[in-house]
Amino acid sequence: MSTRREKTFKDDTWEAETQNFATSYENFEDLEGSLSQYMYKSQKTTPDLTGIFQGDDDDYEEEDYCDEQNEKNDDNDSFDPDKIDQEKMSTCVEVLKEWYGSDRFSHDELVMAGWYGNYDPEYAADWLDQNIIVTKNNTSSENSIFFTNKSKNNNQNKNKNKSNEKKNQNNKNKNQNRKKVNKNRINKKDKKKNLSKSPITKERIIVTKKDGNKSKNMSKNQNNKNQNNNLKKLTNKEQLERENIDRLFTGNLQEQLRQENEKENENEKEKEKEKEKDKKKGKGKVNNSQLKKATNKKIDLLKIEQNQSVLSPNFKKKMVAQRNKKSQKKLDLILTKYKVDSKSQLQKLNLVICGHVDAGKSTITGHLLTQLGLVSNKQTRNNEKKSEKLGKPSFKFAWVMDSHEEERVHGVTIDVGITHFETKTKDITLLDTPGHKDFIPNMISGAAQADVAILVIDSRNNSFEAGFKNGQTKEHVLLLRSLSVSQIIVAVNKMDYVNWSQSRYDEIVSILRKFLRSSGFSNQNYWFVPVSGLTGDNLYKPVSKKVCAWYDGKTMYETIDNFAPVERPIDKPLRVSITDLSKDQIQGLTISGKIESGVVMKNDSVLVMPLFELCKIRHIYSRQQNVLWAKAGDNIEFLVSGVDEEQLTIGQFLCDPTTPIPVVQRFTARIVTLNPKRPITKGYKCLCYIQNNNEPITIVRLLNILDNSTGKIKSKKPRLVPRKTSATVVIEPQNSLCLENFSFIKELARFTLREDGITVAMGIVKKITKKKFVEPTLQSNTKKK
Ligand SMILES: Nc1nc2c(ncn2[C@@H]2O[C@H](COP(=O)(O)OP(=O)(O)OP(=O)(O)O)[C@@H](O)[C@H]2O)c(=O)[nH]1
Repeated sequence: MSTRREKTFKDDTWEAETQNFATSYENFEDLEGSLSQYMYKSQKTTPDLTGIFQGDDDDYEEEDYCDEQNEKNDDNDSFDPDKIDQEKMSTCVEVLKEWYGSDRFSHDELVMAGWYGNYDPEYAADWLDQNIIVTKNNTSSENSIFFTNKSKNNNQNKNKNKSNEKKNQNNKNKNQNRKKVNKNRINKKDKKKNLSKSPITKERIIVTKKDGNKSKNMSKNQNNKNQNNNLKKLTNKEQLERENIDRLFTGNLQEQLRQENEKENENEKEKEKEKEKDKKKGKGKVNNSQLKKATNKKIDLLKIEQNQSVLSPNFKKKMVAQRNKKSQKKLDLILTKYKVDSKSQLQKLNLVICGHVDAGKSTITGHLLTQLGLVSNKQTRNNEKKSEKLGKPSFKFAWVMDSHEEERVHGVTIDVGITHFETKTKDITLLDTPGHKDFIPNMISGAAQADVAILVIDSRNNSFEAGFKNGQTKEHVLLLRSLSVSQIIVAVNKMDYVNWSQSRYDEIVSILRKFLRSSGFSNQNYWFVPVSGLTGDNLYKPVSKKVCAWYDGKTMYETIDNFAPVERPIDKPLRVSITDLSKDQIQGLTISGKIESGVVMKNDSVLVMPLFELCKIRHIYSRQQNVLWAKAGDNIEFLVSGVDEEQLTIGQFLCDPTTPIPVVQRFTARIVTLNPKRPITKGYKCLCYIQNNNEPITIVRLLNILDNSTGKIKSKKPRLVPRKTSATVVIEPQNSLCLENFSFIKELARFTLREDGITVAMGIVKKITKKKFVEPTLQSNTKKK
């Protein structure tokens, strides 16, 4: 057992059960919290990292190996690029050449057909728009390939009119994509109703940044029809794959192809006119040369698609070359900027304010901003008058943040409000989140953008207890931890209500201290401050000795200034998590998001995942200022072009096109269970929250249970995972999830599992075992490297 843990829990009087959990969770923190410790761990030089996520890597590998072996057996008929048989693919290409003659299709086209032929024979036929199916001969030799005429196949009806389908592919895809678009978008009116849906349906995220000049919130109605669509998609994986492949082919060139289509349509109209004229003249016959031209044009179109799509090797080479040139430029810029920053500029921090409903989050924020002189007298007077008129005078400060009519009438925050202020050493972006449990997805979305947090506690008798036992206090702390927030200020609010009672303050502090520790916050990373949001005491100005004689610590403002700077993974590939979308008639499409890792520059081409579509960054805005580049940790807005806005949703990622984020269909994870209502067994379904995305998942395999105190494997292949227990499990998202391995980008590898509005487990991604659409050329490039 580590000295550190003994020291931490020696004096603990927390119940025995919680203590075990706490022990495991602290180790969870050990692994998560410090990269250097993680490095030590891999060198196996530190004795500190005994426990759940440490020491058992050998066992893990063994388990994982078994897991992979099992998966191999399971996945015989599903696509995995790792399993593509190159030999079979080239045989396939040769046979296709023979079949069609070497002039008819380019080598690249045949390679693509061969590649898809490995996956699903029908795709090869579709790709070449031919009436054949390339398929494996399972009955005779394993490696043989044969072709059958589609008309003889059982799928005859399903596949007829393929050529027509291909012709209308763009329009069809557009419609399919449109159906998908609404997944994450919801009508504001439906918010409350939708949030308490079945656990295997995606929760909706309703996020609108309340600052900035957003002209139109793009969130649209997400109705039950889409949920049904999702379920249908689950049962028909093949269909989903097909849709995605279709989209893959057309996606990033949508605009270009649309233009081509328009031209084609115009040409067709002209041709029809000509035909009519010809008919009138008595000709009426189809001109052979016209037909030939049309066919050639179609083949040309396919070539354009292929050569410029994200799949094309040429495209890939171009992107890599571009990146190499730019990376040096970026690096120089960053270094220069960092040098300047460290001398003269404030450290940027994203601060989320959260806590149980009505704890006083918006009041604290509004009053602090007022004290800092960031709210005009006119606005203050307006809020005073209007809140009095509505019979809610105590909400005058909360209204600085709660600007929507709906929020003001009901007295609750719904959307994430964003504001900025500066302390002596920090440049703070503050995100005010809702406390009501129905709006947890919004809270998560706000917290996902944050580096540090303020947890607001209502100190009134029974209010604190209600928030802690059955409310959102614990829930928020756990979510913050799983979203990489490692420093937290606990603002013990409404102290005016309890007459600044020291005993009440101490009581709250002692309970919360234990809970924070057990949730993975280390001693030096949490602080307590007594405040009153209403009177403004101890927010910016210290509380007077007349009001509170016993407190002589820092104010909330000073404690914020005291936050330690946060390390940013700027050297990792670009990952931007999309938090909001808006469209302006003049400017165009704007994507808001937090850069999780890497650096982005104006005019960069980035890949939207899991769409596999490219878009161009026209402008980067940081707090309405046009900037040339931005780095990990920045909350920014991009003005983009080249991507169909209808396909974008909150929760998607913008990435470096040369090393995109994996779109994962199965992964192995280490989880720590909390208090699930029912035991976690094989087949357990719930929602997985990762960044500001959520997806229904199934736990498909329970690999082992880990001992909470030693971290060693306690039992293999358990039948269930009990409460407050650590385990290794295999998870399958209903569709797919964009995530990373914990060892690569930890910010994108932490997740929470939730069911019926409560967090049932938290975890980290240990290994990605099944990805979607890994390009073969990318694979071979990686291998060469
Ligand atoms: N007496 C007293 N009342 C307070 C204090 N802070 C907030 N309140 C009151 O608590 C009520 C809720 O305050 P809000 O700021 O809206 O609470 P919130 O946490 O932002 O609420 P949600 O975001 O909806 O969860 C309002 O009536 C406030 O006036 C305080 O320090 N003392």
